[in-house]
Amino acid sequence: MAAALKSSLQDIRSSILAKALLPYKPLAGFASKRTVLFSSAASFRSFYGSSPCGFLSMTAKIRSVTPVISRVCSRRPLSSVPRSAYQDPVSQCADNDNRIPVTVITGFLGSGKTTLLNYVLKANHGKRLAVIENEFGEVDIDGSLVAAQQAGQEDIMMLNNGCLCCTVRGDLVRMIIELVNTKRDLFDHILIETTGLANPAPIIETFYMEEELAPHVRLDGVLTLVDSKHAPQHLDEKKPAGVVNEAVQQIAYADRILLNKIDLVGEKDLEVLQGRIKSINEIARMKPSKYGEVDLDYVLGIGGFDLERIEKDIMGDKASKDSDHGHDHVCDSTCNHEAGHDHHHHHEKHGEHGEHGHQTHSKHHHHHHVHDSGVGSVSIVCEGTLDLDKINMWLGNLLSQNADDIYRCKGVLSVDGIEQRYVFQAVHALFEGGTDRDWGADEKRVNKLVFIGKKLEREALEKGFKECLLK
Ligand SMILES: Nc1nc2c(ncn2[C@@H]2O[C@H](COP(=O)(O)OP(=O)(O)OP(=O)(O)O)[C@@H](O)[C@H]2O)c(=O)[nH]1
Repeated sequence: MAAALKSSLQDIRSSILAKALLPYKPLAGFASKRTVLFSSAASFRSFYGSSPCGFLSMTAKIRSVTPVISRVCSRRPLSSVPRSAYQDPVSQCADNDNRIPVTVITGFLGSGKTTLLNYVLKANHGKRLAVIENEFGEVDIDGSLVAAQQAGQEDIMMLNNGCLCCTVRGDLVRMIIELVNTKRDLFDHILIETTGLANPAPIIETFYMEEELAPHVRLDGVLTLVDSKHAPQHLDEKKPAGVVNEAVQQIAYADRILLNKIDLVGEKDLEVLQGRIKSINEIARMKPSKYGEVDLDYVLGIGGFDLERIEKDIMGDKASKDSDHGHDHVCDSTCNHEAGHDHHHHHEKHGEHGEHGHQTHSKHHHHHHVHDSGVGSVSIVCEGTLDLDKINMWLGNLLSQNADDIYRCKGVLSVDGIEQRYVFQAVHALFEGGTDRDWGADEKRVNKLVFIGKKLEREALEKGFKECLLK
């Protein structure tokens, strides 16, 4: 009886995997046709069957815990079928995604968002930009401060009847749709400046959840400005229970961080701040600036939600250049929780502040812990091959049961039966993954995962992950 049940479960599971042969696509396209959308638990079941698979049980939980996300549940189990085997015609478009990229510029009050925006708008980058400014209150002060408005080159629209992350999401959607419908030919990138107190999470989710937006725009990334002088006091600020610390949230959700106002601090303080930021968000790149002056590539074309850039995100630029990245510091049988550990040593003496997060000084290693805000990063770097069912179940359960606490998660996995690297990312419980390039013949199969969020228990994560490895 038990054997029969096991075999029928096995069949169901195979069919679940067989139905999940979807290639990956940009996360911003969650609501596009390339994504599996479930408007109800029933439709989810009819797609995946009624197996006790982790991803199935996850849905029910998420639906009740996070109703916003439950409207569009987009996640799929790891698939053992290569990307090329998938025949959906919609996927043909994926590589030529011509939807308009949207960059969200956030940062605490006074960190220099408008200054950066002015710098970008005046710069000679050949891009035509539309700007959406979100300002509290009736008067659009920032709008009038943005230089290019007079120049008339860019479209600047104001959202000033509330905060984007709280009350005006609907307005944002309408504004973007209006921009697209009336001026599509006049711009090729949208910049959104949030208020200084915005929590980026709901803004990010807007781009996944609003089906109206998906055909037209894709989220390019979140750039967070940090006021190097005042950030420590904002990060340390104690909030009442249940109230988020916006400064911490803005860093946690960032794909890129601009350490602005470095003219106001000494190098030592800046190093400490870098370590602090790194402990919150280990993946985001960091760059110093004065008055928002930074390479435009750093602001436009972030690709923070692009699966093809995951390795770069979690291992650094150097990783993508070094094809044989699996060198010395990767553990053979144990997990190393400090991703990029090796990179710290490479840059131990550099005097720059580091273009990439991994380029912090080695003395910052001990900063890799969760601060009072409870928000931090945990990385796992571990060589080995994962059992498909086990990793599927573990990751599915982990993301569902901690949907509120895991803000972002990215990884590159080596999975038994999959010749390619499996790359994935998640924003809370919205999961997306697919096969990437083949593993090299001599390449060490090193799994790398980074979690950013609250209440992350490093030991439990490592233990759970290691239990998924083939013995
Ligand atoms: N010293 C110094 N001042 C700067 C720098 N960047 C911006 N500022 C100044 O800081 C102040 C605030 O800059 P804004 O660009 O308005 O900051 P913001 O993030 O848009 O501010 P809010 O809209 O209030 O959230 C302005 O007076 C800027 O001139 C910098 O790198 N160094």
